[in-house]
Amino acid sequence: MGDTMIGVIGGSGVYDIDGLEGAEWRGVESPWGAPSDQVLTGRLDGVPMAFLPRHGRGHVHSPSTVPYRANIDALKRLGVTDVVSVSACGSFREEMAPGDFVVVDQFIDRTIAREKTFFGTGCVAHVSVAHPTCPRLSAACIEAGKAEGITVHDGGTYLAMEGPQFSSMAESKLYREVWGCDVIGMTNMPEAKLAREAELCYASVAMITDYDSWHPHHGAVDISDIIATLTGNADKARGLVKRLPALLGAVRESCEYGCDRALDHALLTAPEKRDAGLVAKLDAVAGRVL
Ligand SMILES: CSC[C@H]1O[C@H](OP(=O)(O)O)[C@H](O)[C@@H]1O
Ligand SMILES: Nc1ncnc2[nH]cnc12
Repeated sequence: MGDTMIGVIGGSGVYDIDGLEGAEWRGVESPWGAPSDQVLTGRLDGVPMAFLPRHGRGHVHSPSTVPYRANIDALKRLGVTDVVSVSACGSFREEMAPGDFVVVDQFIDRTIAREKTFFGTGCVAHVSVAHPTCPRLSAACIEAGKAEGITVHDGGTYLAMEGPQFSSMAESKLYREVWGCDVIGMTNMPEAKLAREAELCYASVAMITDYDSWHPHHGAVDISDIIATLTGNADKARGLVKRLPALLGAVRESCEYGCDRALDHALLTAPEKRDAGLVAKLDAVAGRVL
């Protein structure tokens, strides 16, 4: 048992949230570098909350340069237990339309130019990401979204691409027809992997802005169309987030799916062989087991 603290990572179009009591933008120092921005902290319905805009206020960071490790470390350092990622995405399914939300439960990671782990030489760890999202937290997001009147799809596979360009039509058809993906975006990897390494419950709310480039009647992805849909999606996302504290509660049991114990058997490096510098950097992420 412990206290819930909800962390929200806001994607494109979601640069703040409203309604927090005692709202304050706070700088958080991380040994993994500077996070994307300061973190907006406060309480919602008595539950502590921390909001971090993934690209920074003013959309400074591209998908490849978002400091994913610093962001996850900063949230963990603040005491966050549950991370809800809110992201824009393209759809590969006719029935998953722009304006709909998908609470995704699987990822295919096609990113190639990002730091993907907190661990490495001198402290090696292997965690499972077979089930990369937390079913309990995902269920709360689905319930919150439906209560807001949003069309929410329960589950789906998110293709994480490097970007920043959108996919070619051939790639789009490959991801949809051969790989069976449902949505596409540029940021949920390595974020979800790092959240698992940091023993945080993670759920991803993917907000559809477009049909990517496979759709015979919608043509190429167009950023101005995306931005038009993004604004409405961002308002819906803020409504969804406001409902989370009541659903999650202020007190938290140990995660029944084991997200908060992901490192129990993951560390392979013998204690006497561990790199002191790396171990020091891992204080927040892995301090429980180091
Ligand atoms: C605004 S279109 C492309 C951009 O939007 C998404 O960002 P986020 O996941 O942070 O909402 C997508 O992944 C791309 O980075
Ligand atoms: N079609 C798309 N591909 C990648 N990222 C996106 N974000 C929003 N729409 C997207």
